[in-house]
Amino acid sequence: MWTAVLYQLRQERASAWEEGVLHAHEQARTLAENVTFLLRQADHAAQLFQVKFEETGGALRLAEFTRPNGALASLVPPRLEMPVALYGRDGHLADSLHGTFDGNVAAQPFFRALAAGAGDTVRFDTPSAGPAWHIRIARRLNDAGGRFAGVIVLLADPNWFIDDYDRVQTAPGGLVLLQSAASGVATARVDERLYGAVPLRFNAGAQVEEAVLRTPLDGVARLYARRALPRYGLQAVVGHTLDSAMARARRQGYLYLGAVTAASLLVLGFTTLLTQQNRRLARSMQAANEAQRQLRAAVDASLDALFLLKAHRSGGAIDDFLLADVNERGAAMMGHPRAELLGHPMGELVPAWRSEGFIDKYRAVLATGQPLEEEFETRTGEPRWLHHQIVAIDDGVAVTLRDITPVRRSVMALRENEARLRTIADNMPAMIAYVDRDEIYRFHNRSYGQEFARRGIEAIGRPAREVLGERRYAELLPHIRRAQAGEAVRFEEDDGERSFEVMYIPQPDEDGRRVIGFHVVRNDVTAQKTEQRRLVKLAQVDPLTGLANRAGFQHRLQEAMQQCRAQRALMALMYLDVDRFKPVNDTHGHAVGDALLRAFGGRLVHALRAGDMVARLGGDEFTIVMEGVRRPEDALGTAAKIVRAMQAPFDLDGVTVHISTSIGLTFYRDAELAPAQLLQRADQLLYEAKQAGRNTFRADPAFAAAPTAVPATWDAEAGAA
Ligand SMILES: Nc1nc2c(ncn2[C@@H]2O[C@H](COP(=O)(O)OP(=O)(O)OP(=O)(O)O)[C@@H](O)[C@H]2O)c(=O)[nH]1
Repeated sequence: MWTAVLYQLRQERASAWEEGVLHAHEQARTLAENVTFLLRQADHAAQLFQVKFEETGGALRLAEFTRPNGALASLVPPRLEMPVALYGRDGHLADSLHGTFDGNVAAQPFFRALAAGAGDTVRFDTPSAGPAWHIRIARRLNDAGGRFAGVIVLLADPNWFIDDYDRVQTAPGGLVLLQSAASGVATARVDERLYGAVPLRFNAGAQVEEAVLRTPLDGVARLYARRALPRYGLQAVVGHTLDSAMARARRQGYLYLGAVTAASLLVLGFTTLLTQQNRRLARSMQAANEAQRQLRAAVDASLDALFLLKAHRSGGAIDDFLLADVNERGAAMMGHPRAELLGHPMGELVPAWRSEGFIDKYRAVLATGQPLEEEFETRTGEPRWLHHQIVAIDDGVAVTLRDITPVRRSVMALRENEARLRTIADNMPAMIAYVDRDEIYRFHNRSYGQEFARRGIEAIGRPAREVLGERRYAELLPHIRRAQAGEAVRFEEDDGERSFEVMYIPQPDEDGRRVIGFHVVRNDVTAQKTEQRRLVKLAQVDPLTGLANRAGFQHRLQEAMQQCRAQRALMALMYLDVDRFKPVNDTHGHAVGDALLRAFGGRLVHALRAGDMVARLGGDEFTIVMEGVRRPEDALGTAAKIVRAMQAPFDLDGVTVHISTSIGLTFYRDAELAPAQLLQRADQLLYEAKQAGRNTFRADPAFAAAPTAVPATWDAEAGAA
């Protein structure tokens, strides 16, 4: 295609060149014709002058010749104002018009030649005068006798042909030139620019009539055509720029090149597309082959035995299946190399296959199109469990077999394990349950089941929130959250009737990273709690008097002090001792002493309010805790009352005993003080009461000093009350 186009382009260029040459020639000819025409006209005018001159015997003058509508005006356009001169036979200028002429031309060759009259009556030449040059027409004049009488000279300006004359049309940049063949001086025009009288080495050779030259005038390459005017010693030259001459060829070239480029691009695009398609095709074929190879490798490496069976018919009914393909595992299962198995009927390869009903299953799958999946245990050899899957394909079936014996065994083991654990859990007295990560009850043992049944609840599969109820769930939620965060939680529950010790044991996943639920172990500890309470109580009671013992007292004192601090209330603590108890023991025996202690305690209880607490610390020492004391005076009054109460004789099974008591009384509101320190303070005051002679009490002056109706010290014996 490109060769054809390049050839065509060459042809176009050659033809454009030819056209350019022809065109230039035509124009050079036109220019030459124009020049010839005018010069011939001028010469005719000179001839007319010659004739008239000779007829009038030399009387005709130039004024007559050049007048308007005269001979000259009829042949040469008057606007040219053609210079004309008349020379006498001696060569002197006789007359002239429109120009400057030499005064004497007697010595000039043209004159001498004409004067000599060697046949020539007219001479054309191209003399230069200063910066200009002319085309000179000179004609011999004779007198009536035929003798030389002078010369008429007409001058033509080359500019007329080049500048004014517009019939030679050239394309822009074209050059029109008229040159003197003798001197080489020329007048030329390129567009509007005029070159007058330029010496020019234009001719490449006389024979060259067309040429491409850069040299003339402006260095522009042109295609020149030359026309010689030998009669006038001139040559007419026209040149077209190569650009304009070859413009059509160039345009055509662009057109061809554009078309062929577009076509080439189209072909290139199409070829690229085809190549890409080919590559893609090759790639996808490669991928398909690779995929097929991988699929085969995967099938062979599969843990499943894979069989492709094709139905074999006899009389229209399927009587067997032929083994169309089998993977490595399948071949191994059948105990033969794959190549030996292919194409054989299954009935031949596995005799038991027909009797054990496989053929019927395959027929059914093929007939219905419904796949079949089952697990079965082999009946021959070592028992194995197989997962069996049959799918219909074309006119046959695809069968997969997988040995699931290990899975089956572990499932069985798991089930047995689970059953064992359930038996254990069901026979435990504790309630046991399992709650998963979504707080759904997944398991409970029998004991917990009975508890749920008692409350009419079905727990399995239901959320803890629903099973427990909103209120209970809200109470237990903190424990649930801690268990879910992986913490083993232990707490006690008491429903008013019964007490439980509850444990939440988190269950981590196999990796031990996440908690997937928690176990609940709930033990009924009601009996233990009751016993515990009984023992605590026992431990805090004085067996002799039935009052609280030291432990009971300390417990109560601590509670009471906390209460006061919290409520900024006032409490009183009394430390009492039986005065001269030892003599009672000594005199009446220990039993009477014990009876006295019991009676003493009885009188104390009697003297106090129901909320007050009496304790026996040991021996004959007693304490009293009075809470909610409104004013210190109330406690002082009570102390005095006790002192008085003990002054009355005790009748102890017929034995009358007189004793008295001494009391140390202190108060507490919110000071930073330990219970032992407060007791010690009361003991100190008791000591002071003993020192004061017994049968009295001593109160803490910080409180007893307050203005009160009761004195800070009280001496019952002195009757100060
Ligand atoms: N019967 C009886 N006597 C006890 C018991 N515990 C301690 N005692 C006696 O109580 C007496 C305590 O006497 P003290 O308080 O030291 O002496 P006191 O005779 O009361 O003298 P003052 O307290 O100073 O008036 C001792 O003789 C103890 O043996 C008890 O449980 N039963």
